[in-house]
Amino acid sequence: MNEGARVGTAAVRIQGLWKRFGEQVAVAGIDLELPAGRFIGLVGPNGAGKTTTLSMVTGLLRPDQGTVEVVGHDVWRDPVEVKARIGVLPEGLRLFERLSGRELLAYTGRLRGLPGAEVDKRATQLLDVLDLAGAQHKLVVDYSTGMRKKIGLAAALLHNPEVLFLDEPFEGVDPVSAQTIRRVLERYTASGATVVFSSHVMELVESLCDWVAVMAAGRIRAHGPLAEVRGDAPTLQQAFLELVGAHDRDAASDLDWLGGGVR
Ligand SMILES: Nc1ncnc2c1ncn2[C@@H]1O[C@H](COP(=O)(O)OP(=O)(O)OP(=O)(O)O)[C@@H](O)[C@H]1O
Repeated sequence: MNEGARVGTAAVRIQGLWKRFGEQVAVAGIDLELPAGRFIGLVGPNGAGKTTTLSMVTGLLRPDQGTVEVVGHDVWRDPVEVKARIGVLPEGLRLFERLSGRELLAYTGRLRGLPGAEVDKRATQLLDVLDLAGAQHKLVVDYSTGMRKKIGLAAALLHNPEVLFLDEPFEGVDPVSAQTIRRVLERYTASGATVVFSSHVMELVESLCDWVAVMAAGRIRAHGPLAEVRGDAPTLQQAFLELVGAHDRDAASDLDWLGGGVR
C-alpha cells in the first residue's frame, strides 16, 4: 500500500488553474480535488482542455495562473518530489525508438533510481502481464500502436507510483490488450493507488471509474462519484451529452447533400 495515497485524502488538488494559447483559452480557472485511491475519469469533448489540464498537473506544461498539488507537494515548487510519486502516460508518447522494450524498461528503472536486480524483476513481470514478453527484444520503433501504449504503461508503472496519469490509454489498443491493461489498472487501484485517465469513451469510463470529472470549454462542468454525476440519466453518455449541451446540436441537418443524388 502506498502510504501517501490513502482513500480520503486528496491525490490531486487544483486551484484557480488557467492556460491560454494566444487568444485561445484552453483551461479557464479550474478548482478540483481528486480523491486518492480511486479510479478517476476525466471526460470531455474534443478540445475541452483535458490534455492541457493533465499536462499542467504532471509538470509538463507551466500554468499561466493557479497551483497544483499532487499528494501534498506543489508540482512547480517541488517537482522532484512530485515526479518521484507519479507515473505518466502522455498523449503522443515519445519513446526511445532505438531501444528494445526490455532496454527501455531497464533505462527507465535506472533513471528512477531502482537497483538493477529490482528493475529486472519488475520488468520481467510487467512484460509478462502486458503480453509483451515475446516482443521484449524488438526495437520500440517496430512496435504497433497498442504495443507502444503497453510499453509506455509498463515504464510509467515500474517505480510503483502513488498516482498514475494516463491520457487516452486505450486509444489504438485492441480489445484483448485493453482487457489486459484494465486488469493491471484495477489491481493497481485495489492496492490504494490512484489512476487519473482521460477518455472520450463513455462506456469505458462508466465501467472502469468510480469517480469522474466532466470538462467542457476549459471548465469543470461536474465532478464526483460516478453515480452522482450520472444522476437520473440512464447512462453516463446521456448525462455527459446533457452536461456539455450536445443534445441541442443537430449537426446532420446541415449536411442535406450528403448521400443525396447530386455528386
Ligand atoms: N500548444 C497549443 N497551442 C495552441 N492551442 C492549443 C495548444 N494545445 C491545446 N490548444 C488548444 O487548447 C484547447 C484545449 O486542447 P486540449 O488538447 O487540452 O483538449 P482535449 O480535451 O485534450 O482534446 P482532445 O480530446 O481532442 O484531445 C483546444 O482549443 C486546443 O486547440
